Amino acid sequence: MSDDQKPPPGLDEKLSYHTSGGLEVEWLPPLPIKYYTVAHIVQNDKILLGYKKRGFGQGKYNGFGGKVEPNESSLQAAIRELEEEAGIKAPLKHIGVLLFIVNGADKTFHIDIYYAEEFEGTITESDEMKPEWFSLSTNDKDGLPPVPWDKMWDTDHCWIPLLREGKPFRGRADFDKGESGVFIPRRWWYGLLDE
Ligand SMILES: Nc1ncnc2c1[nH]c(=O)n2[C@H]1C[C@H](O)[C@@H](COP(=O)(O)OP(=O)(O)OP(=O)(O)O)O1
Repeated sequence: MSDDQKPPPGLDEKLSYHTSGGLEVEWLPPLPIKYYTVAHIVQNDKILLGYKKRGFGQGKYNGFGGKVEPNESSLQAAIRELEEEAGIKAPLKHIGVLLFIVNGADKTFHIDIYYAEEFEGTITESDEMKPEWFSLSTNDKDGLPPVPWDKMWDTDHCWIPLLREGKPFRGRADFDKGESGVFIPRRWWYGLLDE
């Protein structure tokens, strides 16, 4: 197996290489893990994302999620955050894990990634997120805008398409923080979970 195909530190499951980048730099050293969630509604060729209005990742489009509180499971947190941030309930399925580290930060984000094809309730803007539908297709027939990759976390394009295909995955993405506060991808690796 070549170096780029070897899973990074922190990913211990049996994985088949999917994609990677930034091989010329080392992985960042390990940091204490904090647990987060992010949830997406994916229906045929469209995906519901939220424009983050405040807090970490402000100004980016992302799935709906946040910290897992001490009294809850990851799935309970994902369901709660989806309802708090988008006003809907959904039968979320776990599909991925992303280890996310920012150079100079004090923690590794362990992000459980969920998706659902159905939801109940009315999609509602919250004080944290403005929900919007985007097309995952290159040949959109519903008049939706394409997924705004340039306004998302930089390596999200590596795994968002796997949600539509229902392919379980694991990944790691290390970022540097530039002078103006922008997050610059440093090294990343994604693999498909062997089933
Ligand atoms: N790289 C990447 N891709 C996709 N999603 C994310 C990342 N990095 C991330 O941090 N995230 C996600 C994971 C979480 O859903 C949010 C960050 O959580 P945050 O909004 O800070 O947590 P809350 O619990 O909602 O925070 P407050 O309510 O305290 O503001 O981004």
